[in-house]
Amino acid sequence: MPGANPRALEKAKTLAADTLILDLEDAVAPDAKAEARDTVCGAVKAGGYGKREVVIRINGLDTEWGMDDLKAAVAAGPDAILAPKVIDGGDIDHLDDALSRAGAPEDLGLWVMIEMPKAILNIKDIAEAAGRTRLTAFVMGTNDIAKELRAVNDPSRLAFQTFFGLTLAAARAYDILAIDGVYNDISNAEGLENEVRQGRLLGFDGKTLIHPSQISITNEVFAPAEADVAQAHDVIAAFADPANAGKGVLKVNGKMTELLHLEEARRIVEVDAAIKEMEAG
Ligand SMILES: CC(C)(COP(=O)(O)OP(=O)(O)OC[C@H]1O[C@@H](n2cnc3c(N)ncnc32)[C@H](O)[C@@H]1OP(=O)(O)O)[C@@H](O)C(=O)NCCC(=O)NCCSC(=O)C[C@H](O)C(=O)O
Ligand SMILES: [Mg+2]
Repeated sequence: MPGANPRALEKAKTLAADTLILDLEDAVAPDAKAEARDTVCGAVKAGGYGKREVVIRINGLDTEWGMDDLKAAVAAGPDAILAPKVIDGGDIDHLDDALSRAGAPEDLGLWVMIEMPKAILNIKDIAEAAGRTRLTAFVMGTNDIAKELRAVNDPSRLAFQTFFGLTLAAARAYDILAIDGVYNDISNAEGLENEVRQGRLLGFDGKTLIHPSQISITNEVFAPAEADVAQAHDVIAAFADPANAGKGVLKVNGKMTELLHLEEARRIVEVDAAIKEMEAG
């Protein structure tokens, strides 16, 4: 949400979103940057966002606002900083060093937007930085990707498939979260649902949103279905059964189930538990 909109920052305290990204970059006009920084950092310091993760998107460090944003954001104490338009692993090191110099704790997350052509050409180099820095998440910047590629952001999102595929592969290879881009057509609920489902199908961990009306369908699509949670519990129980000790493959509720499915089952149960904890407040 735009950092220059105090009404939205207040409303965020009531929204069923896992994470709130308070934006100082593209949603804020140049003349409003300094005021938005004060508003966002004041809101983060004041708190009241409950269990929602709070992330501040700063301007790039190559802009006149970036370093002041970073220092003020670190002092405000969010869960993560989101940096736009990174292009290589050196950018991640530079951001991480700047965070350390600003006194950021080791557990402050560093999220980055994947939205520049050079970023996708260097995605392995960027992802490898996760092993030595605070880097924990990729966010797809589909508006910037469309602009940079001179592509059309149509419902198929064909133009973004190279960005999506390579980013997801890098995210999985280096244990980084990957979050889908935003859907701009706020009044088109059907278009949104199709796009949310496409992102889920591709393997994204979630989707970035721009309006409260987009939250409930996104939560519904990304939450594991009840049947999948029940199957996951059965898979875990089947592998824990002493009668199956030493077995690598089982039949659970009629389905061939290997150790790789046990790993996935554990992830589904963890995600389900996290959602229930969030819902319980
Ligand atoms: C697009 C908007 C400007 C529309 O705002 P508005 O006209 O106020 O919408 P509504 O009247 O329908 O709003 C209804 C109520 O909901 C609140 N609201 C609206 N949007 C948000 C929000 N994002 N977060 C929290 N609350 C919100 C309104 O205040 C109304 O509340 P109430 O008064 O109680 O009824 C606006 O939705 C907006 O600014 N959206 C976010 C834009 C944004 O953050 N853009 C930057 C991220 S996108 C991007 O840059 C991605 C990437 O980099 C890329 O390259 O793709
Ligand atoms: Mg962008």
